[in-house]
Parts: sequence; structure tokens; C-alpha cells
Amino acid sequence: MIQIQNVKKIFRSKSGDVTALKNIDLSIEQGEIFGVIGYSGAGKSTLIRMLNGLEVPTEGKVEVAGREVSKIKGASLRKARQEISMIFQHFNLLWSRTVTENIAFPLEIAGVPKQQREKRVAELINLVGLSGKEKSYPAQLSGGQKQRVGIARALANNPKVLLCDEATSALDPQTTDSILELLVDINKRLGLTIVLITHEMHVIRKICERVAVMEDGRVVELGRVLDVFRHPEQNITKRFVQQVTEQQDTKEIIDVLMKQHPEGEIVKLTFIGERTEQPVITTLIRDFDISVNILQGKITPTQESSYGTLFVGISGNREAVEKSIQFLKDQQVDVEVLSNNG
Ligand SMILES: Nc1ncnc2c1ncn2[C@@H]1O[C@H](COP(=O)(O)OP(=O)(O)OP(=O)(O)O)[C@@H](O)[C@H]1O
Repeated sequence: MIQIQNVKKIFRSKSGDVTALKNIDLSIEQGEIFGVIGYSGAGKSTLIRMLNGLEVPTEGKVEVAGREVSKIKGASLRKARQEISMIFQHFNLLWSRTVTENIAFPLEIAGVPKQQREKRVAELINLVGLSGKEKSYPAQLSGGQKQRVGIARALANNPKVLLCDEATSALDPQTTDSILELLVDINKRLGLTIVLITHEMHVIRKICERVAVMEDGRVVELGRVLDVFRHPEQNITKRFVQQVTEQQDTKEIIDVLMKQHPEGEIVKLTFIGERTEQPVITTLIRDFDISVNILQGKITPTQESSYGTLFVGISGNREAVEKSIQFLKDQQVDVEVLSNNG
């Protein structure tokens, strides 16, 4: 659906050139929810704006839904933009228009007749859960409701791709979740391809299937969300993953656990899927002459599946402890021995 080939973007100004994107290659599948994460200045906005022709690459090629967006201009670009919609952090609504009128706006521009327009707006209001708010003005709506108007407006002309530019960054956590759920619902119901940019790993974890991590104009890591969470490679990715998986003070907690359990090994286990850990722990306790203390655990759901981390203390005689750790390593479990007290 989306091909970005060898894209480079240089902004030229009097104070000097800024290379915002350096040789980006990405391919995004139809129907995918794809996330781009990075800190401020990494180049995320520049990248997403290339997808609807708001920025033109200095070098390279951008193709969306079979059209080379980086080449087309004028009327064909406007036509392409109906297929590639966008929602924004600050919603970009028309403040003097009601909800209905905001949503109808792109249909008016596309020349859709009044009767058809009204029918489509009613469908969209229903789809995004805004029934009863038709006549309200944006100033009378909550942040979440404003973004629902933004989403309805973006979907008006049946786009193939929805671009989300920090779409939940101005919302509180609960409202963020409800908007993310709406995006997943729309993706499933309409088969829409969604590309979002964010600086929050929670957003990626919650709805994306794949993620690209950007730093200094480059994609430094790319993969399925579950894989990136389990095995982040770059330091920046590790930092993002820590935003949602581990308490920032994990190291402190481990130190405390080690002090509290000086007699055994402290092991961190990472499981995929919610139901995998119980049989492994049961076997461990039953078949080995050791004692197992479950110290701390957490399950992190992602769009694909859940994964859990469990800190356990294993104590007993040296050989039994070693055998039990080997047993864990032989299972579908990532094992990290954090202490060596045995
Ligand atoms: N129109 C422009 N002219 C000059 N430099 C620009 C322009 N737009 C972006 N840049 C520069 O390009 C780099 C990437 O910016 P970009 O906005 O794409 O990053 P970002 O990851 O989206 O960050 P943020 O989340 O803060 O918007 C930055 O160094 C920025 O200053």
C-alpha cells in the first residue's frame, strides 16, 4: 500500500541546511496499523507529511495506493489526498461550524450532493459514537469528542489510508484509550491502512502491528511490535519499551529482591501469551527439588498477543537450581539470571 524508497529530505534555509530524513526505506501493507515512534526532532512529522504530499522528498520516491505522491501536483494531488486522510493532535476543526457541518465539509469540497452528504454524515456520526452531538460546536465538546469529529471528517470520502499525527497526545490516558479503540475498530471494519506517529510507546503497544523507531532522521529499528518489545536492540528502543513494560526503578527493585532473597537465584522470565507461564511454573515446582518464590510479575498486552515478565527466586542445592534454570531455558521462555548468589 505504501512504499517509501530511499527518501531524503533537506530543508534549506538562510541559517543552513537541515537534513530531516536520511535515506528512509519503508514498506507498509494494506490494512496494517503501522506506528512510527521517535523523540521530538527525529523526523516523524516530515515523514508522515510525505505520504500525503504536504512535503516533497529531496531525493527518493513515495508511493501510496499505486500513486507516486512525490511526483503528482495540482488536481491529481488533491484527488490523491481524498484517499489519504489525516487527523491531528489539535484536531484542526472549524470552530464556527457544528459537528455535522465539520464532517460535511470535505464532502462539500468533493462536490457530493446535499442528500447524499446528509446520509453520509449520519453514518459517520454513528460510526464514531457522536450521536446526540450533531448540532454542537467544537468548543462545546471534550477533547475525545473533538478527535472523534476529526476522525469522522477524515473518513468522509472513504480514504484508503488514515495518517494520525500525534492524534492522542493532547488527551488524557482514558480518552486516549477510547480513541485508540475506535481506530482499531475502524481499521477492522473498513480495512483501512493506518499510519501513526507518536512519542508514546503505550500507543504503539496498544494498537500497532509493526513499528519503526526513528532517531536523527533515520529508521534505526523496525519490526513486529511484540518482537521489538521482547528484544529491543537499540538503546533508544529500550528506553521507549521501558516506558510501558518496566517500572523505571526496576534496577532498584532487583537490588531489594536480591537482598531479600540472598539464598537463591533471581531469574527474570519472559513469556509470550497469557497462558504459557502457569504450566511452566507448575512443572518447575513439581519436578525439581527446589523452592520457587514468585516475586513480581506483569503482563503486557500488545495488538498481536500478550507477553508477561515474571521475577522468581529459585533456591535449593546448586545442582538442582542449575537444572531448573536449564529446564526453563529449554521451554518457550526467555530466561535472564539476574543474580548469582548460589
Ligand atoms: N519547514 C522546515 N524548515 C526547516 N527545518 C525543518 C522544517 N520542518 C522540520 N524541520 C527540521 O527537521 C527536523 C525533523 O523535524 P520533524 O518535525 O519532522 O520531527 P518530529 O520527529 O516530527 O518532531 P516533533 O514531534 O517535535 O514534531 C528537525 O530538526 C526540524 O527542526
